Amino acid sequence: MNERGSSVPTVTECSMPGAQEDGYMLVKSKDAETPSSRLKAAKVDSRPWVDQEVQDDTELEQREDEGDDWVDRSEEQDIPHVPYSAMRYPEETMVERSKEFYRLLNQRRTVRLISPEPVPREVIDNVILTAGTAPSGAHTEPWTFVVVSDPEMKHQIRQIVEEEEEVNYRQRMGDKWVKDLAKLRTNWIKDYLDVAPYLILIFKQTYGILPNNKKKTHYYNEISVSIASGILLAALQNVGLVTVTSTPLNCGPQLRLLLKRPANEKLLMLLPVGYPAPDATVPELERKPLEDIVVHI
Ligand SMILES: NC(=O)C1=CN([C@@H]2O[C@H](COP(=O)(O)OP(=O)(O)OC[C@H]3O[C@@H](n4cnc5c(N)ncnc54)[C@H](OP(=O)(O)O)[C@@H]3O)[C@@H](O)[C@H]2O)C=CC1
Ligand SMILES: Cc1cc2nc3c(=O)[nH]c(=O)nc-3n(C[C@H](O)[C@H](O)[C@H](O)COP(=O)(O)O)c2cc1C
Ligand SMILES: N[C@@H](Cc1ccc(O)c(Br)c1)C(=O)O
Repeated sequence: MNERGSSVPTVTECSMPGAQEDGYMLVKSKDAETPSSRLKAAKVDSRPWVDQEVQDDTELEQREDEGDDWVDRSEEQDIPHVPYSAMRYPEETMVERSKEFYRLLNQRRTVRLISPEPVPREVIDNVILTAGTAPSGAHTEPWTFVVVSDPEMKHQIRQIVEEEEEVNYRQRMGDKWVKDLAKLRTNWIKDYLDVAPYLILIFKQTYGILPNNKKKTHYYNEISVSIASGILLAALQNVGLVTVTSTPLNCGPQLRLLLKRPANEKLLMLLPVGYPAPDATVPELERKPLEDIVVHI
């Protein structure tokens, strides 16, 4: 049993399209039907208009744990609503700005060879502030950005990640996974975890903890933190820094403990951040054209 009372997870090949990282998922060895799955089924039946792929399961997942320790939202105070005004540009300016922003973000690449050159701390603070402007379910802001610059701590993170990634590449994930990734020429050796001046570990808070120790539901927390992460990537690109959007499989719990993060936080991604190394290369990938990604109705 882990801290949340879950059973030990095991890796299972998953044939559901898009289900989990790389087509595999970590599943908990528990009975097929649990009180939560029964509750979920009942809820889903009573809300047939909700697409099961995108419905917010946040509260359903938490029902097992329901009790006096959850805050009642109606206890929250009303807040004033204030006028809002946005910048309004002439249409030509809008077109130009939209092109300019696309040009900037189209240059973003995942760069796995990062320079050790120092980066001002203020820049990192500002990109994180920018990420924190993301929308979030019920404005719960369910994110924690852990910034690691201490060389010893970076090295300990590297050791955890390399140990797990070696198992992923050698046995856990199997041939298809390794073949699908081959074009990226990645392996379990992660020099960037020592070399990059900063590692930003992005945690999703699966629920909140109020000063009175009551728990607060964090609706759509994974989607909210993923949006914030995307904004962070754009903010890094805006200042000429690079990163690797990395999801080190099976490292979350160990890294959480190493970084002394509480049990309500789960690692979403790990971003090494810095300038690109002068000899960095990237795979020559192509992006889908507009007609392949848009449908106008
Ligand atoms: N594998 C996946 O499906 C996805 C992975 N990622 C990212 O990929 C990386 C690896 O993720 P993943 O493969 O899930 O491995 P992790 O290393 O994050 O988690 C492994 C297992 O530990 C559990 N766990 C994680 N955090 C906690 C916690 N705070 N308390 C209790 N149990 C916990 C997870 O449970 P549980 O099953 O409840 O999550 C999972 O079963 C991470 O950066 C993750 O964010 C992102 C999206 C999906
Ligand atoms: C959700 C997600 C998970 C990823 N996980 C990893 C990872 O674990 N390791 C890695 O080296 N790159 C990872 N990447 C980066 C992708 O390999 C990269 O985005 C892709 O090859 C396209 O290249 P580009 O980012 O240069 O456009 C991940 C990207 C995303 C969006
Ligand atoms: N996490 C491994 C494998 C990996 C690599 C690239 C990816 O886009 C994805 Br998804 C996974 C690694 O970092 O090597």
